[in-house]
Amino acid sequence: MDRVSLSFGGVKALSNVSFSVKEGSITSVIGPNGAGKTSLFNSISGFYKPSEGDVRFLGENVNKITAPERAERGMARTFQNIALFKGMTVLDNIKLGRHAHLKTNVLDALFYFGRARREECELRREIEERIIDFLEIDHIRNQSVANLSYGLQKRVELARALAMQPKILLLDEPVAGMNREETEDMARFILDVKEEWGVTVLMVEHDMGLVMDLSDHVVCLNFGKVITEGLPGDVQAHPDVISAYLGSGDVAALRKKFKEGK
Ligand SMILES: Nc1ncnc2c1ncn2[C@@H]1O[C@H](COP(=O)(O)OP(=O)(O)OP(=O)(O)O)[C@@H](O)[C@H]1O
Repeated sequence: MDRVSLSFGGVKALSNVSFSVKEGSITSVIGPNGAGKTSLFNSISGFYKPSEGDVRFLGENVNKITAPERAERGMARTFQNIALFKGMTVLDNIKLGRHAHLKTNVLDALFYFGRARREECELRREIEERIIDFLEIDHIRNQSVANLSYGLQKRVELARALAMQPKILLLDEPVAGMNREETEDMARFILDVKEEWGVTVLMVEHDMGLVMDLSDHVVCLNFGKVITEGLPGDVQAHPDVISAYLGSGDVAALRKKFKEGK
């Protein structure tokens, strides 16, 4: 993100936002409600078009590239509110993930047959199986998504995003609404996505425990601006971050309160 700004009428949702996500890292974006996190995600994935600044992906300026084309280039995302096809099975939802890579051009389709096509189908099947195995959802593969618990639905959403074989995975509040056990499972999967699958992760998350445990780098937004970024511990202890969250400039008093457990 290079000096990105985005406005809705008079509201400046993002104001001169710049930061980078290092390849192979987990980077988290934090900030109080209304700070601009969703606007930022939508600007990165191409749902919103910033009024100023550049979004670059793998060295390429993607400002003029549509959301589906960005997905094709390797950006996958999950949503704050689960966006699955509830009437379909787990497996069918995962299969939809590969849609980003299907050949849609008529000429491509005409010449795309025989051995090459069979080989790709086989490869796709292997990837789907690997994802199902990795996310431990084999037992529910033929179940309708609507019948699953919230935690499992979030896992299926992650599976579908992985089926796109992304280079970067954008996770919008991956553990919102989850119980402790579901959160711990998801934390393990996110870490493995980075370590075993080599996928770069950018997430927006309110659960500070998760952010602190998983992130290599944290960016804090408030009122559409980056107020600080850096290592998780440093960002968490930053006075501007504490006051942004608690709406008070009296950091010494707040620290005392935390210590006393009030
Ligand atoms: N579609 C929209 N139309 C008008 N204003 C919007 C729109 N989307 C966001 N905003 C405004 O832009 C600002 C940033 O909102 P945004 O949803 O990006 O924040 P957020 O950090 O994701 O908040 P939350 O944590 O509550 O999801 C807010 O003032 C919000 O009211």
